[in-house]
Amino acid sequence: MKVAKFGGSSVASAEQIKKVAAIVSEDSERKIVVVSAPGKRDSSDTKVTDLLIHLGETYLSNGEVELALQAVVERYASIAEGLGLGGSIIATIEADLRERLTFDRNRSGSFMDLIKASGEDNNAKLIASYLQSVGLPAKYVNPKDAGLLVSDEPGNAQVLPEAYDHLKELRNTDEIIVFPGFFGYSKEGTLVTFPRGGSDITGSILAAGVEADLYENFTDVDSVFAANPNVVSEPVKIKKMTYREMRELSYAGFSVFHDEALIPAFRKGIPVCVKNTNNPSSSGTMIIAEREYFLNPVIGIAADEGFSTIYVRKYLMNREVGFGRRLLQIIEDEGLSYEHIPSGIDDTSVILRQCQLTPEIEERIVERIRMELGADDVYIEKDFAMIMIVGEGMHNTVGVSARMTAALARANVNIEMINQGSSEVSLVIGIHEKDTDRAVRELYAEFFGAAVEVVQ
Ligand SMILES: Nc1ncnc2c1ncn2[C@@H]1O[C@H](COP(=O)(O)OP(=O)(O)O)[C@@H](O)[C@H]1O
Ligand SMILES: N[C@@H](CC(=O)OP(=O)(O)O)C(=O)O
Repeated sequence: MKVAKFGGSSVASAEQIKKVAAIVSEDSERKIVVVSAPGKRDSSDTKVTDLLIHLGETYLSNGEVELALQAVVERYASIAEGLGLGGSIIATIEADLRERLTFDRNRSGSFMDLIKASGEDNNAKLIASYLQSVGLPAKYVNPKDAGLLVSDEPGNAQVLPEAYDHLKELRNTDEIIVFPGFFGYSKEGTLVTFPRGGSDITGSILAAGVEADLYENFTDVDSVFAANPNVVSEPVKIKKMTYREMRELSYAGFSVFHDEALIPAFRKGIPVCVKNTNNPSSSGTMIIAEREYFLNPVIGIAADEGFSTIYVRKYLMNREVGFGRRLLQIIEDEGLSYEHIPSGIDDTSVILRQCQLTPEIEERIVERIRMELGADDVYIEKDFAMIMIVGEGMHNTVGVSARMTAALARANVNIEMINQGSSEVSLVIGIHEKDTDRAVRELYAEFFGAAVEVVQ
């Protein structure tokens, strides 16, 4: 049995959904189909999830719904028309949206989740109807009925262990199950969504639950590439990579697959294949436990922006037992998660994602570090990028960092931080955001050959 997940770009229009039907019908092992909400039809388009966020936020701020609601309904109407489905399905979708809008607005997190999740939920119903209309034995299955239990953290759900036992039942299906991605239900019955891009997570959880032979993740590129194709033109295709290589690269910026989506499949040893809905005969990228060794120690180079550094200096910090713990306690008290803590003798820095900080939080942190830890100097710097170089072969290859620093020197990029050795398969460098693309291209050229800039 295979679980096939189709991302937003694969279900963005009637034309795309017809390709999905063809892919599903050509392999009888594709018994569970996980779908996202309609994504972008071209680069200037808006994803239905973003239309829904706009709808929910407008309603919360001023009670207005009509314009934003019609924008969502029109997207589904054009899809239904292109698929030759009757108008009643659109009336049902509109009624569903209006009913969701009657939910308690005071619980704004749960309210927003309910609105956002309608994108996947209504699309799954629509796609199930279409598959039936072309003669495929398909049925929509709701995550609540299937027992996809998650933690009650709006917008940030995590699967609960007992969900897997419930989902196992889906194995016993004669029909093709069409399952909406992106959300589950808490034990109390509240709908909760995963983080953005979370339909990949649903697919992986289902694949683990039914112990699938393969989890296929259909998207709009032929494979995972060694670098972001929006930065490096025609980067090399990765044919095979390990779970931990993909986990690191997706965490560090390869948006093609959600970083949290690897763990369920990895724990059950289910291979993951990233494939292209627009070119399904291309073999794609296989993500597996182990791969054969290649001459190149590096498999991919990822970059992500939006990091801040809290820099702390105190004379004789090295002799002060508990300094690090007390510093991290202040960060924890503010509910912040951090990424790296490079340290010197009298200095340390905490690197974290900038989106977590507000001017008030920054002021409190700086003040507490100064007062409670007696620091001589504390300040926050912004707009850093983290570049990650990843490869299973790196830890026993001499000279990878030397090649990396030489490449960055050639590109005239200043290195603010290096973190090597924490992970066996990766090396992280912090640089200024303004240098990100130039650094990625020069590193790509160093490890994979000439890099050509993408002209937007
Ligand atoms: N290293 C990479 N390899 C492949 N695609 C990448 C990489 N880094 C970023 N991407 C981007 O990820 C996109 C696919 O992810 P996404 O838009 O989330 O797809 P979907 O609509 O299928 O969920 C590609 O179109 C590509 O622009
Ligand atoms: N539709 C949701 C969930 C998702 O996974 O979408 P996509 O498959 O388009 O990345 C989002 O946009 O976040």
